[in-house]
Amino acid sequence: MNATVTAESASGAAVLEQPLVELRDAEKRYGNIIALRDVSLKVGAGEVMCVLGDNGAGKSTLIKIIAGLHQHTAGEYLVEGEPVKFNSPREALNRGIATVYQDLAVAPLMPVWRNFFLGSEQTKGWGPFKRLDVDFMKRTAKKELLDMGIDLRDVDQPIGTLSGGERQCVAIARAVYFGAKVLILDEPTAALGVKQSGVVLRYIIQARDRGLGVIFITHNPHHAYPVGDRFLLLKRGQSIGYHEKSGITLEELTGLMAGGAELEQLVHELRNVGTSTDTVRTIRDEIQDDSAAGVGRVSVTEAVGVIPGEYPDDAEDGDDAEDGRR
Ligand SMILES: Nc1ncnc2c1ncn2[C@@H]1O[C@H](COP(=O)(O)OP(=O)(O)OP(=O)(O)O)[C@@H](O)[C@H]1O
Repeated sequence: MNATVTAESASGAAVLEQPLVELRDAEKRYGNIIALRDVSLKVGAGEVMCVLGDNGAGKSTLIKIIAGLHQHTAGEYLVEGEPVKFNSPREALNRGIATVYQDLAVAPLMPVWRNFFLGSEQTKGWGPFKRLDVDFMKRTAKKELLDMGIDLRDVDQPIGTLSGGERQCVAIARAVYFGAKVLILDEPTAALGVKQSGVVLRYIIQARDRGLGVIFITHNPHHAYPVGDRFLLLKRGQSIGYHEKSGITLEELTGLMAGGAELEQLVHELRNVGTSTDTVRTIRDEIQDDSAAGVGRVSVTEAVGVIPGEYPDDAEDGDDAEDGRR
């Protein structure tokens, strides 16, 4: 794989020659188990790298290596061209690599602004007069969220009252504020309905447009395709495809996720036994749909059709029952 990125990103932003993060033929063994083998990927500033794979494909292992939780056992991991082996997530964070996990580490009863600054609280005054700079934190949280297009009615409201999608977005805005260069998003849309997924996809584009490199982990090609610049498909710890956006259609990506070669073999066999073209097509569509089952699918139009400032209000339309708490 070529180590330099010369193309323009989907946002049209100039892309750094040096990828921010790159894996070259990375391998991870847990004892005798090979969780990841010969996996390569790269992400530059202003790009979205999507990693797709079903359960057990090795997505979490990949995140753990990049985020500094585990070390690769072979191959190379480079940050801005420099080979690294992180000993802790703190080391990765110090290099600007932030991870937003699916089960966000938030304190649900604390206000949005407290969660925004959790672990990095701003203080003012000295010695015995030292206290939290509440005004600054509220103002900053409000502004940073607005800059990302998140217009919350009140940053004083407990974060637990926000929808799942909004909580993801606060986590993304927080990582951007604290200087992340690379954002790893661990299945941010997996537990969300269609509209909420569209909102999160919209913020992924925002982060990309602000020059971050985004690694978007998902098992839903319908979520990956509208925002991704390139796609890595994992299966049982190995790459089964690495594609630039220009080199693959949504249908092809979905087909690969659905089993690709196996699916084509099945179609071939069905045709051989005289199954009608319509029936073959229906069976193929059903199998492909099943590959994205269990998550709220969002069409390309729906995903990118969410206009900044016009975010769906789930409390009103009741799209995500569990989210309509405001
Ligand atoms: N600590 C570990 N020790 C041994 N085997 C592991 C360990 N972590 C992961 N594995 C194995 O590595 C393989 C890849 O797991 P991984 O969790 O990375 O997949 P995944 O794509 O994230 O799946 P899921 O979506 O279900 O979380 C699996 O076969 C898993 O059992």
